[in-house]
Amino acid sequence: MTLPAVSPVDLSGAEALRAQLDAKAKPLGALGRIEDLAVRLGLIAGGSPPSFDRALLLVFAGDHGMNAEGVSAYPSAVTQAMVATFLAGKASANAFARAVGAELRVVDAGVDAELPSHSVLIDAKVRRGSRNAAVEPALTQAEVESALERGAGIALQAAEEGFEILALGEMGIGNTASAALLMHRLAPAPLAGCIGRGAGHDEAGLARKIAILERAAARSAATEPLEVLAEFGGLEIAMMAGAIIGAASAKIPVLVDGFIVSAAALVAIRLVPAAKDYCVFCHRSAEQGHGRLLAALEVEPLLALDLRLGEGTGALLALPMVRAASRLLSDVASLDDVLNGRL
Ligand SMILES: O=C(O)c1ccc[n+]([C@@H]2O[C@H](COP(=O)([O-])O)[C@@H](O)[C@H]2O)c1
Ligand SMILES: Cc1cc2nc[nH]c2cc1C
Repeated sequence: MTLPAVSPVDLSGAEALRAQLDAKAKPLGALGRIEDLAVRLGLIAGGSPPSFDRALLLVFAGDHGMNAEGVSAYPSAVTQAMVATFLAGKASANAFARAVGAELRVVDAGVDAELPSHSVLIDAKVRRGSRNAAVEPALTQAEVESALERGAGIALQAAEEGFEILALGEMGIGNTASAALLMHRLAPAPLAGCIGRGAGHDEAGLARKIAILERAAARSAATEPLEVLAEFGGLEIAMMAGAIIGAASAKIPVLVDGFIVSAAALVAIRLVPAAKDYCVFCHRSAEQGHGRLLAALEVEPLLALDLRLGEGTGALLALPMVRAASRLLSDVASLDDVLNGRL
């Protein structure tokens, strides 16, 4: 497998960026964590960050064999139906993308259907859905590598097209189950603390999901990222991990959405630790386990709005904050100029 090389961000510029912010026409530190975000964006850019006017949301879609066990409250068919909805421009992600000025593309990483070609659909299908991880490995090693490589390629292509920032989202009924297993092995964390209600389990559904995931976890003792991905899937998660590595290698920031994208970021970071420098963790979702996952990654999300949709909606909501943080560096006068009439 060939994944692009990632350079860690050069932290030596942090002091100069912090000094720039401190000199702005505002009380010292008054923009709180937006100032930290501005420093991070400056470090990623290696100087003045761009405006981030050109933003792309990639929604990675895939199906999960574990759905045969009843791991989700919703049927697998919803994945394909929601892909059609994205293509029709009528999902929440489309509405939010329009609201914040981002382009949206859908990546077919492994939907269990033949999808018609469409101008915003990227066909990167590795196979029609993962296998049932409760009874067998979800993916082969070759499928994992192919998903990672394709994800990296898609991010590199976006950077080449001139996108200044990538937001990642996903659509995959059953993918909180895969994400929970990945977190369990790679955070690592006790399995029970990684499992939540996903798209909407009641108590009985949650109990069933826990029993299924205990069975899946008992099948394998894997702790190495590529093996864990093969055991527990899924294709959209593996491809997002590749996309994070691709964006990091192109030195563009990645807006990480909810629980599932964070699990993909965890995989990417375990494979390529420097990839973490390029990730902006946008929100803490309502999925139980997400808070613990973010804590394991030692990151603080920008928002906590009790979202639990996925699709990249939380990442899109953070995009204006990223743009504002960048404008803070480029557009705001110094206090010295303000006090000396140099506007
Ligand atoms: O982003 C999140 O934190 C999040 C939390 C819960 C559910 N989701 C979405 O719901 C689907 C997965 O839920 P489930 O129960 O089918 O595993 C998938 O399409 C995700 O986009 C997303
Ligand atoms: C309708 C629906 C839309 C979604 N979008 C992301 N995950 C989803 C899950 C369901 C069930």
